[in-house]
Amino acid sequence: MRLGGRLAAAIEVLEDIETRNRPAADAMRDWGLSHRFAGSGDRAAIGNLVYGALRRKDAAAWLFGESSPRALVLGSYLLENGLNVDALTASIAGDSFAPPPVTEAERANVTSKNVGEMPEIARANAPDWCLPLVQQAFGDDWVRESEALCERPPLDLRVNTLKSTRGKVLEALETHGAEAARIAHHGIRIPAINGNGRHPNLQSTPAFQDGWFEVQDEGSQIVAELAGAAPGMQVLDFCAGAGGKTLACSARMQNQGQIFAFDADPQRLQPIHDRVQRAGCRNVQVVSQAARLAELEGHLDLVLVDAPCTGSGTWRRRPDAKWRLTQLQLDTRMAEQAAILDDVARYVKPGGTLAYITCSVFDQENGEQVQGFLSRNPGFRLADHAALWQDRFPAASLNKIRTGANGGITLSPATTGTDGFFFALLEKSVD
Ligand SMILES: C[S@@+](CC[C@H](N)C(=O)[O-])C[C@H]1O[C@@H](n2cnc3c(N)ncnc32)[C@H](O)[C@@H]1O
Repeated sequence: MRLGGRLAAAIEVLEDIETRNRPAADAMRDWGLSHRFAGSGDRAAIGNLVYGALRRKDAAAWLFGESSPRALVLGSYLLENGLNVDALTASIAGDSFAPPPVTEAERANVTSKNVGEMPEIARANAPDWCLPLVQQAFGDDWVRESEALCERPPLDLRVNTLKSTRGKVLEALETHGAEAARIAHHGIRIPAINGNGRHPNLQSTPAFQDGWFEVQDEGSQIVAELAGAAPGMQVLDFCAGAGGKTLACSARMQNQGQIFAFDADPQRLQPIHDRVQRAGCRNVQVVSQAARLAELEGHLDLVLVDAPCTGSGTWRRRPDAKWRLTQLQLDTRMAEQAAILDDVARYVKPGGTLAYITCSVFDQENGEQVQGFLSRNPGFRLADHAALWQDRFPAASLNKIRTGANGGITLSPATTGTDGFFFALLEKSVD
């Protein structure tokens, strides 16, 4: 397929996403099934066009003066590739699969715009109802932070120190442009892909099959390191899901001590069994029934709550999710977070810690949750997060992170170059 056909396909996929309000991955998969002639290069390029349009929906709509799928795909393509309408027109001319050429009205709209004067709201590319939340979270930096949440993400890996070293994995993945992560001690990064390509499928490499590394955003690795699981500890990962944090904790614990991996949804836990085996984790017990946790009450050194959240910190990777997010979903997640925090407090032993994590940047799900929990549970207090950061990541400047007014640490694409994450450590008093 040439550029014209790919643009037309991206418009078709975006129409499907918008009219049926469905996830981009599902629409892309269905398009692939009904266009089996399209090769992997075409699919990657079309995926990039679709995700690009979703990441910069408002900016593209501002450029074209309308928000049809065509305007969003062509507009975001122009924004990513230097705004040359003539070059675009020339490159799709004579391609019978291309969308209709840029009209005079469209051209007039685009050429009348000066990208340097794009309104802040269009640069932010976030749903209107979320703007106050983003502004509250980032203060004067809200536009820069929002723009960074629209960038293409890198591919991050966590080296599994139970089986390998960063040096060995870097060597094994040398041809893929792998480099050491800037902050996470065992992190490896393959930078974001520009243009048409996509990241390699590293899950098919012998190094992955042998359990040398996991795919995990660097922010997720950092919060797992901050939680501080150590050899010999008794740990509960209360929202374990597929086990990303469980595996990271197990490696930190060098297989000594015990991690109980629980999730309210047993289906979400399913992948953990294979992952634990591949990674060589021998101190993980998967618990799928809440009743079995009763005996742990008051005994755990560390309880990890990687809470269900809006995922607003992952908008780089799931730009479609940000447009589907609703106030009702935010309210539901906030109620769940408060209930989970209050519920797990009893598992922490006196002198133990509770680590609260979200992949959201909204203070309502982060610092405000922590403050609410502390007011309802006076036996807990907030750890000194600046000291914690210095202890775990002495080489990474403290200026890079946000320690919010309500306590805790927020990571973000603009500051730490990671997905957006929130972390708070709560210490339970000894009496
Ligand atoms: C952010 S995901 C966890 C991701 C996982 N920790 C990882 O690192 O791969 C949140 C998880 O919380 C689980 N969850 C939601 N409500 C829960 C509850 N009341 N109790 C325990 N787990 C819950 C969800 O099923 C989901 O798997």
